[in-house]
Amino acid sequence: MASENSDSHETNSTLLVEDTLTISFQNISYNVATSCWTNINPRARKTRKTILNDVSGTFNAGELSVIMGPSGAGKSTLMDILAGYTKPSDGYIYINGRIRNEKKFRRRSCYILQDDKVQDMLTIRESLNFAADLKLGNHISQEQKKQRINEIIESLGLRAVIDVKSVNLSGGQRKRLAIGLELISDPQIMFLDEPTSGLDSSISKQIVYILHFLARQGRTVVVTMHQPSATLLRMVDRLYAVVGGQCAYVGAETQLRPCLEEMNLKCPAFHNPVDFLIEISAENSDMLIRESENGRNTRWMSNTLRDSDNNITVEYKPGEEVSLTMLPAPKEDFTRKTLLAIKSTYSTSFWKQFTILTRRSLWTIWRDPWFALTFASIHCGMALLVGTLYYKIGNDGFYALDTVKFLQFCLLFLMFTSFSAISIRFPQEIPVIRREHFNRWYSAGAYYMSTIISVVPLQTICTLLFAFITYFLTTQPVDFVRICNFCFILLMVSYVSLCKGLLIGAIFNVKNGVIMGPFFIMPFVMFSGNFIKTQDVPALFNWILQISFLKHGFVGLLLSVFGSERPNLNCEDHIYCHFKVPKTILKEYGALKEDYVSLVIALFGIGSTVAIIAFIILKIRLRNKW
Ligand SMILES: Nc1ncnc2c1ncn2[C@@H]1O[C@H](COP(=O)(O)OP(=O)(O)OP(=O)(O)O)[C@@H](O)[C@H]1O
Repeated sequence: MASENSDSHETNSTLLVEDTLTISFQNISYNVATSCWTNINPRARKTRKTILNDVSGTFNAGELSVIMGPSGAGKSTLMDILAGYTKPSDGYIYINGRIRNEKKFRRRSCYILQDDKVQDMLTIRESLNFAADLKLGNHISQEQKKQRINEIIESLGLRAVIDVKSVNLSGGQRKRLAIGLELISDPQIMFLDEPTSGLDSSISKQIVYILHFLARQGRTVVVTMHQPSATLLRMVDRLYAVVGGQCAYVGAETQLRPCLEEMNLKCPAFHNPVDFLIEISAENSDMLIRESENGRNTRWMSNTLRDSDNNITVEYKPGEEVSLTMLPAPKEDFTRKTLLAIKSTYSTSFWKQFTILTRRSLWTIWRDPWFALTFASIHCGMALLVGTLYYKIGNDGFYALDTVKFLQFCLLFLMFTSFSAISIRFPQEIPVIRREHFNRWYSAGAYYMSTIISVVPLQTICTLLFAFITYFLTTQPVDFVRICNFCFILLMVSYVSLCKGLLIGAIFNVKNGVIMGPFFIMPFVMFSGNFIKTQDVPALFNWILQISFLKHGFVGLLLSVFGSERPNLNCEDHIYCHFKVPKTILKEYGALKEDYVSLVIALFGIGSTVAIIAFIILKIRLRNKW
């Protein structure tokens, strides 16, 4: 492991070391395939792109360390590797001198990604309550949870906006909330990717001051910043400059100027040496990397930085509302002690996670009733329109083919509404879920199940509303079993479409999902049994018929309405009535030999398979930044 000259610096600190974690990394490299071909072809493997090249370094407990560098230098990649989000291609990571145990490390660390997405529809109070339930479980009493939440609210200055929905918070307040949510379980190491991006200078100062304070309480705080201003740098203990995937400087900000001067790189007076470093780094990268020994050189660390802490507190008053002293030091904090004793990956059981997440999803729907009301209104409005257009045709043999068209329309309508709604909403949640899941709030399975369960009630109510209105307006047979069969098939088709929507949402972002979604659906529309009759489908495409949930749904509806020995249809007013006998319709669409129960089983099988595939893809996606 890389030795560190700053040991004395650590021991000088007022912190208790036994509770603290120092992270070191040695000879970290990371390269990626530039295309699928690079992965497959052994010769092409040599042409993989190197993003990080043999970097080393140490980030100490009690310090605020900043990974900085020009855009595309590899800061986020290094952060991902340190946080455990990405595995390096080569190299080692140590915690307090021992090889990192991923599982333990993840319980003690948190990673706040750049797009600090939070649950938009929840207020700060609700977000913190749900976070406390998930992260602290039953290990901590309700009283202690309340106390913890209060400490966080007061210390981060969120009291005035406690009942404001997150969607209405300012950038700085959202950042503070994102930090507060992770502080609930008091992590020993905090990683933040670009915590000041998009914030003005005074809010950036406030955020960096908070991070500086959290570090001084004994945490290891590592952040990436593109090009920190001179004001922010005064609060930073360690700079780690990355240029072209290698380390160009590691040390204190105050030592950067002398370090550059030693290499005859003269930073003009009154010029921020960090800006200067970035400006000259491209032409002088070899010399800088040699001097920093690619991160191993600790000569430029300063032992005097902490003396200036009092000045920082005086200089950077972070605003009236923030009162960080309300946050107890980790060594006095019951939360950390309790959580450190837990050996399992999550603080709560799968079932508990599932119930909390379902409660949260339902609560979110309740807080934003606009979507539910619109969804229900569309179903009712469309049902009235369809019912009016096909009014009272159900028992008329002359209109039997129109009844078939009506059945087909019901399927297509319910398929598109359930598919589109979830395929657009689901990918929007993924950034929040990625952060929460990565930070060990809950398992992907608990989230996935809760998502399905929480959308099912609205889907069921809307589908049933649509089914009843259309069924009775079109005067289909008033027979309890037929009505149940009709509704059940529509429900099954809407659930399968929901699973397909989840699959598309798991694979694509919203934009691509909207473009690609129809391509996944249209083949099934073509093979739904009406556009091309089942018996006319070439043998080559029979497999599509087998997996076409719309075809199974269509035949199921035909059987519900025309099957089970239904008496002849009314044909009194017409001279020729081809479909007077309902079996003629079933024969026409190849449904005569079909069995309702087998169709339901097929729909169930298709739905479950799609749901499982969607889950697997979601799990992969949560582990990758895609
Ligand atoms: N999976 C990947 N495939 C190909 N190139 C990648 C991949 N991941 C990262 N890169 C490239 O590696 C380089 C470093 O990326 P990284 O996101 O770490 O940079 P950064 O310093 O954080 O940049 P910024 O400040 O703009 O966010 C970039 O050029 C990026 O395009």
